[in-house]
Amino acid sequence: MSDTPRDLEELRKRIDELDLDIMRLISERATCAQQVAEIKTERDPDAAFYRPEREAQVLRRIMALNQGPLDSEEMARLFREIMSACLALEQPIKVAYLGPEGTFTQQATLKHFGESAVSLPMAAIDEVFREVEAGAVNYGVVPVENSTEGVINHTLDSFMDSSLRISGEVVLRIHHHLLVGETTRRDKVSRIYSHPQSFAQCRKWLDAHFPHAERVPVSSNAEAARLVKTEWHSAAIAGDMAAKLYGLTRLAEKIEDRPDNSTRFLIIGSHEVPMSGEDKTSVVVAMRNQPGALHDLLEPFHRHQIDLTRLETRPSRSGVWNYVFFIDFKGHRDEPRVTAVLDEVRLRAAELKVLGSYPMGVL
Ligand SMILES: O=C(O)C(=O)C[C@]1(C(=O)O)C=C[C@@H](O)C=C1
Repeated sequence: MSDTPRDLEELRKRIDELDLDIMRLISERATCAQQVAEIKTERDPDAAFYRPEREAQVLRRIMALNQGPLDSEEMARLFREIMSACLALEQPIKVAYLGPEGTFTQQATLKHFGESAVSLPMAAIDEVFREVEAGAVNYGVVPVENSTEGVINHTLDSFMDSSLRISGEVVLRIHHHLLVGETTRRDKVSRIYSHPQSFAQCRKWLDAHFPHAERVPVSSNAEAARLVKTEWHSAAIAGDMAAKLYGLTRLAEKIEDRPDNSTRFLIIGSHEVPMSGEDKTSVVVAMRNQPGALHDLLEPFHRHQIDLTRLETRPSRSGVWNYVFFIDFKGHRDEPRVTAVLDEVRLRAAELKVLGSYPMGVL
């Protein structure tokens, strides 16, 4: 295609026309969503407007049908925002997340719910649980495991005492940067702030590039970024959101030791989620302390050919049994083979609690 002024003008004219078409179509879609909301309220005055299973289906369909040139994830992200705006028109959704602002959990919240959700930072994981339990917010977002550092025990422990359900998961690629402020003397960095998990994820890089800098652990990456703003000899390890929030620049990019470093977050709420077609179920099982307990627990999953995606053990806080297992597997609790397995496990276990069936992360 030649780049003469005439072609450029014609193309821009065409883009203007297309933008109008897109706007008309988005408005028509938003009107449909408003009508869906009316039907939901007619059927049940306490109906949930946010439907995770439907959102997952919409995004999967877009990804499957997309023919480029935009890649499928990019296209799905655009639709993520359109749906987020449509839902806000039905009912603005409030989401509590493990803060402060600028953390990866906030980034995960936006990735999952889109920019039109109202997101509220909380100081601790238990506070996120409490806000959802109290009904002050519709949903909560908490980290649960990191591919490099493993499970976040605090989140698992919070589930033991809570009646909340898991209604979704979101996986975020975690990229850490070494960030400095405007006044930082880049050749004189003698102190680095970050969250202990982030230090662990960047250990080799730090040993190679800043072996003598003091490593100061703080409560979050965003807090690290905040502190650096006023210290000329300090740097922070944090992500893009924190860098943007505190106006810091990257002295080094993507310094995580493993390029596939990612964190999985859970969406917690009080509603059960119907099947989406590609679902996961999370359960917590207490077994009596006897030989073969783990084998007894896992055997029915194997026999019914159910794929386990995660198995974690936590010490029980009750004296009656010693092992508590957190198990994630593919399938929805309403599927007959999953119901069959859960019935069998219930007979063998001291206690079984289904934490939720929910759509597998799409984006
Ligand atoms: O299908 C619905 O139930 C809707 O409310 C519509 C819609 C959408 O925009 O597609 C909006 C919000 C829901 O979370 C799911 C989907």
